[in-house]
Amino acid sequence: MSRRARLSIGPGTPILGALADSKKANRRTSLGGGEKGSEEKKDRKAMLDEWRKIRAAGTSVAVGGASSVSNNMDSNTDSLNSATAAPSLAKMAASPARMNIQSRSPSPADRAASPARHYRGISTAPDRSFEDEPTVHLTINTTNTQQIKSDEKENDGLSAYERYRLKRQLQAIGVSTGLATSTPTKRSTFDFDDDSSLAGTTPSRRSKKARKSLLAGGAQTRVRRRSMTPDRAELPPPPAAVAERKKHNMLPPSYPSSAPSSAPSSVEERAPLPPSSSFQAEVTTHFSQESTDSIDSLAMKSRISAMQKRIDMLEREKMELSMSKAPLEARMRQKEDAFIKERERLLAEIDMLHNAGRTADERVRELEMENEALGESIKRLRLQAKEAKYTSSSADNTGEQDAWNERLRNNKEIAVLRSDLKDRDGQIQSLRLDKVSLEAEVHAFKQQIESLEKNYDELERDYGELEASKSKNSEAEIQLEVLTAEMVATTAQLNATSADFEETKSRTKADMQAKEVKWKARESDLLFEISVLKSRAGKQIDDADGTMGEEDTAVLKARIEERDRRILELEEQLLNGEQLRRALHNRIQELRGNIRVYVRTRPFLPNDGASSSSSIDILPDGESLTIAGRRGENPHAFKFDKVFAPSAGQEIVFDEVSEFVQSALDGYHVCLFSYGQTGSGKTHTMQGSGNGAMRGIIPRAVEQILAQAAALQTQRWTFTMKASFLEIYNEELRDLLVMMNSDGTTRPRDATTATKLSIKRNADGKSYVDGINMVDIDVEDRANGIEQLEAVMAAAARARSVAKTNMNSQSSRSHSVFMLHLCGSNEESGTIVQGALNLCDLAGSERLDRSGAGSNAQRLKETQAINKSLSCLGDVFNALSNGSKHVPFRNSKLTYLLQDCLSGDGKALMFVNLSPTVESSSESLCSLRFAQRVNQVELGKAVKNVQYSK
Ligand SMILES: Nc1ncnc2c1ncn2[C@@H]1O[C@H](COP(=O)(O)OP(=O)(O)OP(=O)(O)O)[C@@H](O)[C@H]1O
Repeated sequence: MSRRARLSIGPGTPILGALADSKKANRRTSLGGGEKGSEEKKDRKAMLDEWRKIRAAGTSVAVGGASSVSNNMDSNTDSLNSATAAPSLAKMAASPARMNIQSRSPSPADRAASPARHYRGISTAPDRSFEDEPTVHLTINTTNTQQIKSDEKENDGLSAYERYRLKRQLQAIGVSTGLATSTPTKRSTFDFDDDSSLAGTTPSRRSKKARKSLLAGGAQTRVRRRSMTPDRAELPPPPAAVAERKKHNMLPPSYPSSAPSSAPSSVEERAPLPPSSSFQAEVTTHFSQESTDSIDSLAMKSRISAMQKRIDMLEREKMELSMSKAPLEARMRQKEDAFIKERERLLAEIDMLHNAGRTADERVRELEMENEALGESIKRLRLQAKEAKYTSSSADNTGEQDAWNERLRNNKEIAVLRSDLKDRDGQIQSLRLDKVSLEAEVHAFKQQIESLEKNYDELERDYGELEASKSKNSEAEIQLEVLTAEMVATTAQLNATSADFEETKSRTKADMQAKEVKWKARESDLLFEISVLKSRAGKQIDDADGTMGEEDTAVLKARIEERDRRILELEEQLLNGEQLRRALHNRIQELRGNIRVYVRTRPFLPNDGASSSSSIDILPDGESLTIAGRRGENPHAFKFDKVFAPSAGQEIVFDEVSEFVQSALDGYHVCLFSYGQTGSGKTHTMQGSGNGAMRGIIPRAVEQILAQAAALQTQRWTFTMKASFLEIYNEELRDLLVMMNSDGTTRPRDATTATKLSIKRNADGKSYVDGINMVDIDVEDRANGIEQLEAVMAAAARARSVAKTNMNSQSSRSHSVFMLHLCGSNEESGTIVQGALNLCDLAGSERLDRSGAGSNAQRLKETQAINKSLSCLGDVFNALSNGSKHVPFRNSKLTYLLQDCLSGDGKALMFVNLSPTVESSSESLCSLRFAQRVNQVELGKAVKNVQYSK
């Protein structure tokens, strides 16, 4: 906002007006032919001397500063510069000659020297004159010197009071050295640039507009902060809940407390027992397995307790941070509100004062004009009086009387005009005083604003600190979430393994007892046989008892050993046959191009409820399962490529898909996706948690590919690898790595970062995501590559849309797709392969009533989008399994994105994740039926993307 207060000074202003006034008074005195003429002449002389001295002093001061101004002047123009403050003189010298008084922004040095005078080009203290203001440049364009001289000659002398008043005014106004000698013929104009007072245009200070917008920004930030509050409600549970979990995580009492073993192996590595092993084999397996599991459980226990400690610590930190955060936030909000209110009030008052100042200025101008008019009429009357005086001698006696009367009338009129003039002067003076006091008020307000600004800066600093502590807090929360997830998963798996172990133990015990009974029966049979044989041989019992019995026992032992060996051989053959069958099955699947379907049931979790009976029964062949029917129906049986039990760990699962992943390096487009109801373990399967045993397929796949790429270097293969990560949220594609540079470093979000992406097709008809950020994964240095991958996963986890639902505290509200783009070239053969690995974690299919998403508008919208895209995926599989000509890939972003993998060129594998609870059995049944349809899809043989340049 820029306002300019314009003060016009004509002959009627106190400075010049007073001078004119005194001149007129002198003339009047001389007109009256007073006897004090000579004395007054002396006074006048003294006054002129005094004026000359002042002028000389003023000129000498002004010389340095005004020389450049004078150089620019017309030769017959007298330039008078008034500037008494030394610092401004130098600045005046630098400034071009101007007709106006101009204010400038004070330099920091000026501000330090005279803090009270910064805001504008005029004095802000009530008793200061313009002379005190070091930033004022005054240049008055006057008439030529002749005119001044003639005016000086016209001065007839001053009364003592007028001289005193003139002196006071000259001192008060300060520009007297110049003004006393110049009688302007034109009205000079003084301009005050008022901007600085209102806008505070010092370089260091923000413009009012900018500050307003800053305040608005502050308010918005506050709103944003407040709008973030619900998210906090979705953060991990408080320590009480953690304690509750701890309670749930206790191992079953039957679990062995110590079992030393010389060579412990992972629980997950343990091969499943063959269904028909011999008694000895089973006993041996049982004991070695028991000791192995105990060691694993001990290790897991100690890991859990370490994790628990870390979680407790993070919880404590979190509590402390949130306790210190709340009062700070409240104080800041209070201060912000008070600041905004106070500032608005002050700005309104300043506006009011400025309006009052402007009105006063206008009034002063009007009075000055009136004053000028009065001066003119006094001059005219004086001239008339003079004329009358000169003509009086030649006039006749009758005319003399008239002239006398005329003079009397004139004198009366002059007296009236003079008193009028005096009144006006008084009015002008009081208006000036008003103005000065208004300026003082404005100054006080400005100081108030300054202090408020300081407060505001403090608040900003506080806010910065608060933000920093907030981000620290959220980092701690993320860590806590990761650790909690890892701990929950580890505990669940441990419980499942322990349950498995218990089951195996009791089964083995029962087997043992049965075999003992059998063995005892067999023993008695054999004894009976021996006695029969003995009696048949007809030998003496005393002699033969020892020798024959020994022989028979040896023969029998040999027979038993022979049978055991045969059994072992047959078992081995069975195992080999089984492996061959699976390999052939895989080969057939590959040739037919089937989408492979693996089913994984997750273990029970602490918040699954008290009932721990599973609705799913996994058969020992590792491919079949049955699920309890609804409302007492018969169980439903299903068969898939692989069925994992709840105790199957991440490593076992990855072993089964590693070959599949490997084919991405051979130039195939491979797609793995996890499907299932919310909370069934899709994210656990794909991403997993932490950096240890709970890592999922994505980190393990990248590690394997890095290891394989390194091994292939010996065969002259060089690979490059780029990772990208996106999510499909409410049918929109979003880049989860927008905050990452291609080298893996993070960057702040700016206006140019595009988060929304689109799917396009290239010249070969292959789809690609336009504008997606790709992060290089270092293939040369494996450790660095793994670190880069961890950074990618962390950035994506931060950016992903998750929320708490009734069924999962960290439910994915979007489909996420991790893409690994691989390019390998062989120097020797000139072969180039281009493979891709798409690892897709679908959002959970869910029923609104169970997930509780229906009660929240945003959750409802998300759920509708999720269910719609999953139903589109189902339509695509239906069309593919029916062999329809048209497959509706374009009906959703998900199917459009996966089109290449699902239309025959690539290899696809689907994980169906199931929850074991009885409450989830109907959702599990739906998922299994969906999976059965997918298993029937035949895509045709996958195609390798290879080019041969030699
Ligand atoms: N096989 C498993 N072993 C141990 N814990 C598991 C297993 N599967 C899932 N969990 C645990 O179950 C919880 C829910 O799993 P997860 O978040 O992976 O489900 P989801 O299917 O991805 O759910 P949503 O669709 O809502 O995102 C997690 O705490 C996870 O650690």
